[in-house]
Amino acid sequence: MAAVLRRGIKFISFGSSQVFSGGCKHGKTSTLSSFSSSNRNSSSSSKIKVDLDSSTGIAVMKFQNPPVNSMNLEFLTEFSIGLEKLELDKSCRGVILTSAQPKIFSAGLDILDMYGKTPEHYEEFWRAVQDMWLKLYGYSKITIAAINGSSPAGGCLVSMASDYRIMADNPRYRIGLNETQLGIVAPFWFKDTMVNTVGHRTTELSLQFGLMYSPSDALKIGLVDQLVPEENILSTATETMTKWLDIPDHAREISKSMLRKPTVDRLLASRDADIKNFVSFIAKDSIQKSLGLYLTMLKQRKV
Ligand SMILES: CCCCCCC/C=C/C(=O)SCCNC(=O)CCNC(=O)[C@H](O)C(C)(C)COP(=O)(O)OP(=O)(O)OC[C@H]1O[C@@H](n2cnc3c(N)ncnc32)[C@H](O)[C@@H]1OP(=O)(O)O
Repeated sequence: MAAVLRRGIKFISFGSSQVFSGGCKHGKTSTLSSFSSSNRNSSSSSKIKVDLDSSTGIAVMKFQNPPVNSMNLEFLTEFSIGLEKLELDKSCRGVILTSAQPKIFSAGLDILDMYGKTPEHYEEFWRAVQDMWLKLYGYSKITIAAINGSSPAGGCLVSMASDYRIMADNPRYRIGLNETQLGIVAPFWFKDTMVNTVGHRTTELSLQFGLMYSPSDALKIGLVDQLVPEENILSTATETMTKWLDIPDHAREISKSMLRKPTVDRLLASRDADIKNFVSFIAKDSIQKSLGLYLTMLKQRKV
């Protein structure tokens, strides 16, 4: 990564994959107002809008943290609470995750929460990242990621933690775990999530190179399940959810838990050690320097 930063290279090719180079700017999106009618129930926290149709059992969670839906402490907390509320709501059977921001699903964890902060802040932040993943990966209800834009690092984690991934077929978008490009290391549970999604060998290459995939390459390696024209992404996610809803909940839930619980349990058994590891790693001078350099490059539009 250091070499990449020094050279200021925008793309690194690996096979047909590349690390991502962004290019566009985003304006602010206004918070959507709440409404309710007989079957629809909407709520809007500041960073996530939730719209539950109790006649179908389908909820849509829309990320609205401009400009790029980076996951800061507040976003992560609202996300976990929103998921928890829907899990407890008997009228909800499945959740679609998508973005209100044009061209970006999520830019991943907010780098500013990992840069120049106190150990106490890092600890609180990392616990919130863990909480979010534990809730989503072990979620009892159906989750479908409608990936309507780029989805690096933490954004890719959220997508992989969902049951099914539909991505907008726009060749400008990228998805992947690019942590090594920032000089940081995806923790074991990010790695486990990817291994469970695309297999060991693909993960070996993806993680070490920090590869970002175009939608068609992501489909080839099984990182996403389906590509659709951008304008059809929500309707396709809703149709797909309807098919998943045909399966009896208890049978699907037990099957999901059987496959995912061992991975969830691994983190549950070592949460404190994982936090300690994160705090001591992220606070290192060399890591802070790498992140500082990456932030500068982001601001200069060189990433
Ligand atoms: C044991 C230790 C374990 C450590 C593990 C840590 C695991 C980490 C996981 C992560 O998720 S790290 C985050 C990785 N994310 C990225 O690398 C994405 C970087 N961003 C981009 O590539 C692009 O911004 C984009 C998302 C593709 C969007 O491109 P676009 O051209 O549309 O917008 P930009 O002009 O680049 O960005 C606008 C604005 O937003 C700021 N920003 C972008 N991403 C982040 C981020 N992740 N965190 C904080 N801020 C971000 C960017 O700097 C711009 O700011 P301004 O210049 O407008 O102030």
